[in-house]
Amino acid sequence: MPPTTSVALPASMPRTAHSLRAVSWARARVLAHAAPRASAARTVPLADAVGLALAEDLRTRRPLPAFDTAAMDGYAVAGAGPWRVRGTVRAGSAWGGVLRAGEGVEISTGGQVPSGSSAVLPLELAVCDGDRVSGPLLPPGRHIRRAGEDAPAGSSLAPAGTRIGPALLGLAASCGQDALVVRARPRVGILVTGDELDHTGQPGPGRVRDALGPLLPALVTALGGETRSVRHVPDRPAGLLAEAVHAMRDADIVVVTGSTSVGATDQLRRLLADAEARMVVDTVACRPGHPMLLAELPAGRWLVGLPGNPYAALVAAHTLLGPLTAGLCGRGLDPLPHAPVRGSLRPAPDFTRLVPVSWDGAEARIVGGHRSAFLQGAAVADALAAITPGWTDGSPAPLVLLAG
Ligand SMILES: Nc1nc2c(c(=O)[nH]1)N[C@H]1C(S)=C(S)[C@@H](COP(=O)(O)OP(=O)(O)OC[C@H]3O[C@@H](n4cnc5c(N)ncnc54)[C@H](O)[C@@H]3O)O[C@H]1N2
Ligand code: MOO
Repeated sequence: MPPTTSVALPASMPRTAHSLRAVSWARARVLAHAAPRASAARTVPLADAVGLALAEDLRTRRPLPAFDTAAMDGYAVAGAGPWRVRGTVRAGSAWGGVLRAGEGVEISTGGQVPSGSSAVLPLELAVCDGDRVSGPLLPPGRHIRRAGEDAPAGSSLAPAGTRIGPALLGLAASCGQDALVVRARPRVGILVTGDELDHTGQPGPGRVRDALGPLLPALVTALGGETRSVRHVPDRPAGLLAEAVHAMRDADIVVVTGSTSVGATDQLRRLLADAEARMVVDTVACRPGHPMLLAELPAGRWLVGLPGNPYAALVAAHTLLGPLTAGLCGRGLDPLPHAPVRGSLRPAPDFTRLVPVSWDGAEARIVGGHRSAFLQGAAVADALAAITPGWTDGSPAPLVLLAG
């Protein structure tokens, strides 16, 4: 698919080997997701697998349930009553006999139903008289969970790429597994640039408190990555950023904040050209965040450039870093729910606007506080809505969920 929009970039901006045409916001997500090959598979204990992606299908070796199981407390019976009660079966123990017509056993929910049983008569319907029990004739199989009726042995229960959540951990345990074969979380190194930044307390005159040092590690975790380090890199002398990127050899993804623009201290594109990096995304037709970029470094590592303005950086991270992380994990690109978006906003004629919205599950409402440097809207929102040029108040838009 060709880029849907292009922007003219200043002549002063250094050119890399590839196109500087902006791609549409939707296309940027797809490109970032498709760029990497999934990382190597490894086996981890269930407790360490949450949030990772399955590297292979989860299959059950045994049928589920593994044996004919009583779904009610009562009597497993064969044929029509009254039945002679031959014993008791508690959950977790087996009764070796075979029931013949007119016979039954007392049984607990979860107990192994003896062969020959036709149904389980619930206690509420049973009338007991010594070693005899009577009650209505139930249809064959009533209140019995047959072996394999949930899943036959060998069946696939979740495909490779599934993100491992609490239910999948429980399912794997039900299959008798203690470990899962997963893709590792991508290791992320963060480089925060900007000589004007203070990293603690109230910023001094003309200075700005670094918002991205605290924001990004939390976001990396939510997106499925693992932050290895956060370093602050001075803008001068030139060359320090290149050294810092080079030094992050243990990172699968290097995230650089700031330096994406065309100013005297913005070194990122020059650095990538010098390193002969392959540009995958180089500016995106969206606001805010359009100077963002994604490049492949020669050693097969990835570099994501986020604009310095904090809300713009958040938008850019959801556009490139999230899909890239999913691709490295072998996960699919997160599908975006659509909802009618209400509120006052002027859509731009040739790019997508990303705005924070509250979302009640039915309708999304634009919240204020979304200029490039201001995180207030995003801080209280449920999602970012992607507002394309034709949007009018109340028409639907895709939502990028901010949960986590
Ligand atoms: N001549 C042009 N100037 C700019 C353009 C342009 O197209 N032509 N684009 C503007 C847009 S849009 C953005 S976004 C920024 C991107 O700039 P950089 O990525 O190079 O970032 P900086 O210049 O370093 O910083 C921009 C802004 O953000 C503040 N900042 C930076 N880092 C942080 C941080 N970690 N926490 C809080 N605030 C941060 C910084 O102080 C600046 O105010 O370029 C525009 N200019
Ligand atoms: O688009 Mo910039 O990324 O507006 O702040």
